[in-house]
Amino acid sequence: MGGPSKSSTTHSSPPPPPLHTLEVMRRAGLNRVFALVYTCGILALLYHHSLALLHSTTLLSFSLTLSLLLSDAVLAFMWSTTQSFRMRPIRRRAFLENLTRVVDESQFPAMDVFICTADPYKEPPMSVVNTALSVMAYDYPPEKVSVYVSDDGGSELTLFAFMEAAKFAAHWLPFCRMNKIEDRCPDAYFRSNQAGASEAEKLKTMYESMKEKVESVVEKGHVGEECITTEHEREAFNKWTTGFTRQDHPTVIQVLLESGKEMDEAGHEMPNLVYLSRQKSKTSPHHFKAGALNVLLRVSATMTNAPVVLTLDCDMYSNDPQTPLRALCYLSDPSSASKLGYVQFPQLFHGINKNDIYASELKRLFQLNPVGMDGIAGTSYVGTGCFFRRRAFFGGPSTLVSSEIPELNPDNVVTKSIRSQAVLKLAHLVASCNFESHSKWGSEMGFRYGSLVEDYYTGYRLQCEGWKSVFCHPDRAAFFGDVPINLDDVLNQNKRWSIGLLEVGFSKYSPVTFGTWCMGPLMGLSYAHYAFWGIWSIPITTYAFLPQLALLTGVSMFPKVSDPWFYLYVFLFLGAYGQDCLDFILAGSTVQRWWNDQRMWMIRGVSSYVFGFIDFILKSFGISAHGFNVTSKVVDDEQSKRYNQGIFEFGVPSPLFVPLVTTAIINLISFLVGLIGVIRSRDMGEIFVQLFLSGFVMVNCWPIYEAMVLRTDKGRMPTKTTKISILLSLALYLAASLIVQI
Ligand SMILES: O=c1ccn([C@@H]2O[C@H](COP(=O)(O)OP(=O)(O)O[C@H]3O[C@H](CO)[C@@H](O)[C@H](O)[C@H]3O)[C@@H](O)[C@H]2O)c(=O)[nH]1
Ligand SMILES: [Mn+2]
Repeated sequence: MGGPSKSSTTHSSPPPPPLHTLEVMRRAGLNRVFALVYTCGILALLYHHSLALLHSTTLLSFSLTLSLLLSDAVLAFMWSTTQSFRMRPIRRRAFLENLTRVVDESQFPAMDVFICTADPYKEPPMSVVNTALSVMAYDYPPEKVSVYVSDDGGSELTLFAFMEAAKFAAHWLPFCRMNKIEDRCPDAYFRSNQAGASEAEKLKTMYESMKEKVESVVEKGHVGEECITTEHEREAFNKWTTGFTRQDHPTVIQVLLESGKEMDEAGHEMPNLVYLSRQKSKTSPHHFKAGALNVLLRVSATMTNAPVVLTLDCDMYSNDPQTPLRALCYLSDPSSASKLGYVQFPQLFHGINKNDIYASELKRLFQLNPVGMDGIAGTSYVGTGCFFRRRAFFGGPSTLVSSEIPELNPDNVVTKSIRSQAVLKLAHLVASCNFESHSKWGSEMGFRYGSLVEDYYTGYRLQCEGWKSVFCHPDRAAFFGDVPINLDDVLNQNKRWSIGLLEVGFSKYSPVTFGTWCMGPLMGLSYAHYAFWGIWSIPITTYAFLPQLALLTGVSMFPKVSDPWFYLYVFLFLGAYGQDCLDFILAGSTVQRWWNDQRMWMIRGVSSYVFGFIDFILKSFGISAHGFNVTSKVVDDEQSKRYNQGIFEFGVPSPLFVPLVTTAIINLISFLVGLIGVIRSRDMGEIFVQLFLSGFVMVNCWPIYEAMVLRTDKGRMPTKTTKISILLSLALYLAASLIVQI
């Protein structure tokens, strides 16, 4: 703490300056009123459906009404879960300038940074290296920073890249410090800055030569003799014996930099840098990223055991060197610190195209909803860009869960060198496959197992234990990550998420029951909102097909324009869409981006969520198992060009595209048939809602029609997908006609 001030001997010392403040957004009041009005609308609709159900005379009208009732009930439920985000949105500010007046720099806690990578071909080692360098260069006492890289790909290519990075860091860190560089990710810096000064020029050459070396090794697929310069390096690569595979190999731990031993070019200390590839064996489950993170927690405990832990995905580089100080404004605030489990920064991305065609920004998930959860008890953990208190992984704020060996406990102090035999021996022990069997890791300790979205699940469980969290969204982005730039990747990623979320939603820890019980209804609803993403597939698919097939077979399903109930539909539609759009605009987005976001919601609804839901059910019956399919971060030049022009990328015959094309076909035809009907009979009243729905979906499907018939580039819709979808549409139409006739 700061030294005693000269004049404070007789007066009581002034209160410490604030480290952060928060203010409730003004829109909260309006949101609450609107929620009330909209709830009445929903209740009226459900009442209307129930009446219709009771009075239905035929099996057909009964089933149609039942489908609508079910769909609208799901929509209503999902809508109600989103209200928790709107009840008390807050805005926070952190005062970095006050930090050293409250905590002396010498008292700053040490930080262990975890970077996960899993596949050198989907996650280019150079990009992982950039992420690591960007955090090694933080404006934070370097001897207090330790960067641990977990390589689930078990790849010598990644290790090689990091050996090179360690050498480059000795030049990069002092360069950043002395020139007060803001972009501390070398790639981002050299991309956006015309190196003018000779020193920058020199570094650029150095960087380029490292990049070339690493990329050529990656291309060759192995580290050749010519790349190995020291005996020490050779020893490391010797671990890659013939039996060494990604799924089956011993632990590799390589200390690349040791603070206090290795110095940078200017003679300053450097952070610790450790490469780690945990033991893998085909016979023991490895729990994907959650497993990797738990090994990181343990290995780092044996080496540095820092009280603060930052988790990063391999593509999330730091964009602001002051970020750890910002996190400290919350973590070291004496008034709230004891219960604060983590400080989450938003996931923001670089390279998104102008109108964000795939809604990759995920504005709701990463920017809007967290502000709402933060106003209640804290935001969810999103897997990267999150500073944890290490203690949070060991039971609730007032109930410590101890580890099997005392060295792993959060209060253990490590005094030995991280290269010492004793430390390395223990590190190997805790990184082995068997260490976790029959232990509390993954259930009561560390990152939690049992869901493909380990981030969401872990944050949720920590909050259930009583930990609070903070959402920190500074003006200058703290981190930037990559977005998938083709639709198949986007949809697969969303499918993985929807499976993982359903795993939590239907577990004994379901947010609806367990969450509500632990954290109250609003937090329970917030977490339930994500958990049940997958069931959005029910209303979205229903509304994509049912009214259209009914229109094609001459069945009318909705109130006529002259019916007062029609206005309820108008209100509910415009109310939900209008509010959604307004939220976007208020958050600084554009109408085009919002439009694409709602389009992607529908696209996910008929593809990712449907497939995710089915996969989840199959898995529940033990029929299939699903893994963590890593999203590719490799950029194909042609694809990237089309992406930047805002053109949808199909190209591969993915099963996820079939429902999209089928939707596009059915809606186009039903719209045309409906239109012809209207022109003939000159009465639109009866089928207006159905016609409007077809037209609305059709407008949304425009990129799909283009990809099917107009385009000739490699990203067009594969003919195979189109053919299958035509057959499927035909089958649906025939089935609908048959049903109408009985
Ligand atoms: O077995 C595995 C699988 C993945 N990863 C790492 O996990 C991270 C995230 O993987 P990615 O394919 O990029 O997934 P995304 O869908 O883009 O990630 C989001 O969703 C994940 C949960 O599904 C979270 O873990 C991420 O933090 C979150 O950004 C990457 O650094 C991977 O290297 C591992 O370490 N081991
Ligand atoms: Mn990712």
